[in-house]
Parts: sequence; C-alpha cells; structure tokens
Amino acid sequence: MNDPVLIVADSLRDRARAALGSRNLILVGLMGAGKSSVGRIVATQLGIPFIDSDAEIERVSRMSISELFAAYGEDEFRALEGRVMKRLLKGGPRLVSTGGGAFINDRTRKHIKRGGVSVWLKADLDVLWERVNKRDTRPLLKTENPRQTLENLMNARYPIYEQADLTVISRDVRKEVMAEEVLRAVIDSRTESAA
Ligand SMILES: Nc1ncnc2c1ncn2[C@@H]1O[C@H](COP(=O)(O)OP(=O)(O)OP(=O)(O)O)[C@@H](O)[C@H]1O
Ligand SMILES: O=C(O)C1=C[C@@H](O)[C@@H](O)[C@H](O)C1
Ligand SMILES: [Mg+2]
Repeated sequence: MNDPVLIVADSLRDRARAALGSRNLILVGLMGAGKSSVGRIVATQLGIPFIDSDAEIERVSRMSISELFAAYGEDEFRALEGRVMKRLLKGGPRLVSTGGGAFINDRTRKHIKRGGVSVWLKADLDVLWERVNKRDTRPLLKTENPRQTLENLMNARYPIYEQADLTVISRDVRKEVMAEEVLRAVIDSRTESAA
C-alpha cells in the first residue's frame, strides 16, 4: 500500500485517464511491435475496455486472419478491417490495438485519426524479427525471405505510421515498462496541447 512505486503508478494512471477523457486510444505499428500485448496492459491500467481489431475481425467472420487472406485476398480483408475499425471507434473511451496494416489503408487511417488518439509503437528490425519469427500466423510474412519482407514493410510503412499523433519507441524492456511509456506519452501530449 505504502510502496512509493505503486503510488507513482497510481498517479500516472489517473493522470493518463484524465488526459484521455472520452477519447479512444489506438495503437498502431508493424507486426510484433507489441500493440496487442502492451495494449492489453494499458487498457487494464486505464480501466477501459480493450479490443484487438484482428481478434474482432476473426470473431465476426468466424475465420482466422490467415483463412481470410487465403479465401478473399488482402483487398477484401482491408475492406472488412476498415468497417470493423469504424464500428469499434464509435463511442469510447476504448483501447483499440490495430492490425499492422490498418493505419496504412487510407480509409481506415481516417477512421483512426477521427476516432481518438493514435500511438505508433515504433521498433527496429531486430526487435520485430526476434518477436515475429517464432510464429507463422502472419500471412504477409509467408515469403521466401520473411526478414527481408519485414524490412521492406518497414521502409514502405514507417513514413505513414509517422502520421500517428504520438510515437513511443518499442524495445526490449518489460511490457509493463512499455505500457507506462504509453501512459506518459498520453499525459505529455495533453500538457503540451494545453500549454
Ligand atoms: N516489450 C516486450 N518484450 C518482450 N516481448 C514482447 C514485448 N512486446 C511484445 N512482445 C512479444 O512479441 C510478440 C508480438 O507482440 P504482439 O502480438 O503484442 O505484437 P503486435 O504489434 O500486436 O503484432 P501484430 O500486428 O502481428 O498483431 C508476442 O509474443 C509478445 O509477447
Ligand atoms: O501488417 C499487416 O498488414 C498485418 C498485420 C496483422 O496484424 C494482421 O492484421 C494481418 O496479418 C496483416
Ligand atoms: Mg496484434
């Protein structure tokens, strides 16, 4: 109870929650950046609902992301992703962790920009590769040289992720530390815009 670390964490949470108000908090970034795992922690800390857009797409379609890509192709997947995102961002506050390509699609990006505060979890190639190479659930990385594909995606997408409202560097520290940095970024953005 009297642990100073916990007292600081409480005040951080309260300040971030106040700074967010009724807006949604939306995490964007490449596969493996930590949107889903860090997002879940941030939502718990803020006491707001957590939604992962990939999981929501799988729930409504009753298909896995890989199955959707295989059956309908990427364009149809993006159209569905856009519709799901629009619906998720009506009302708030919610923490929405997006799929890696959501913010890249013009229409979906508009929904996100209108729908709340966007945070780019920015990671370097080694960090991302270390995390994504353990599972083969990501259809875009089913190529001959997935590490190169990931690098190509970084080059193409980083200028677009840059349009997010806030950027937090995702690196090899505990997920709780990353979550704390997201909270601090939300607080700082409010302080800056009020100044
Ligand atoms: N800070 C961290 N330290 C260690 N491992 C992490 C960290 N953040 C995420 N991970 C791990 O990296 C993997 C990918 O993380 P996560 O699924 O959260 O990424 P994502 O951004 O949601 O990716 P996608 O776009 O594919 O959904 C998971 O196994 C997760 O446990
Ligand atoms: O980066 C991407 O384009 C993707 C990332 C995943 O979250 C899924 O949304 C899907 O595999 C596409
Ligand atoms: Mg995810």
